[in-house]
Amino acid sequence: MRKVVIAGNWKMNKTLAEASDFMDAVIPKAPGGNTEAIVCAPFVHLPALVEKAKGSNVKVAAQNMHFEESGAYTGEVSPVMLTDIGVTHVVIGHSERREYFAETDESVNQKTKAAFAHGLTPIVCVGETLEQREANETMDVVGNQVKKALAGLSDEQVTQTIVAYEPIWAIGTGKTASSEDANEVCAKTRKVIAEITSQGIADQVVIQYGGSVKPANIDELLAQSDIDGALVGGASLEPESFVQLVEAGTK
Ligand SMILES: O=C(CO)COP(=O)(O)O
Repeated sequence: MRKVVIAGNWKMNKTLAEASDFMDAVIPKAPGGNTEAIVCAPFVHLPALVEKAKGSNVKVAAQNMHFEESGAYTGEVSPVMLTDIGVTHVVIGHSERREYFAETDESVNQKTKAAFAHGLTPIVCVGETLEQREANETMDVVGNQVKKALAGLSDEQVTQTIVAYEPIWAIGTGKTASSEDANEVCAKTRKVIAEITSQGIADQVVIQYGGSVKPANIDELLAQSDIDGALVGGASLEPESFVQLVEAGTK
């Protein structure tokens, strides 16, 4: 059975009490097996959530980090700090960070390398704008982002990278790419990874789709040949909905 990774990206939501309640509700129901459940939480909640998740089937991720280990970077959090408290995954290059916080393909690559240097698994986000899609530039944009993000990684590191394809026009809009369209980009993304490594390596990479994923469309998305999971925003905020998404991975 293939590995499925369902990650809930809470973005800038939830108080500590709400985050704790969520974990209390989800942990007993997280199925494990072939499906990995990851909660991507705001920095301030990470220590408490890691503590709660110990011994469970839920992993805890940061939504960003700096690539340096330490230094004069006011307001930033380093990979050393994340591993020190037991965080295992980190989201890198989310389109909201690229758009509002000046993340570039270069910083995404630096952060991806830094994640591996510190034993963190990166969830690297890529995706095109509506304008780019309408201009038929989707694969140029996504292929380029993937190549730049993975530049300089060993084959072993590439196999461990989780790539999240999130078309920007489908994020938080209720517009999901059709499963076939999403799969087409994910399949082509895998081809790009095969070109820079090998087919054998590319076949092992977990490629997620993200953008208005919800319990009502997860089955269809996961039934596609090249979609190995989902990175979910809005529908990951409620325990019931998140558990349904994770359970879909086990079907
Ligand atoms: O950006 C996303 C996850 O990282 C997708 O968000 P939505 O699921 O709310 O569209």
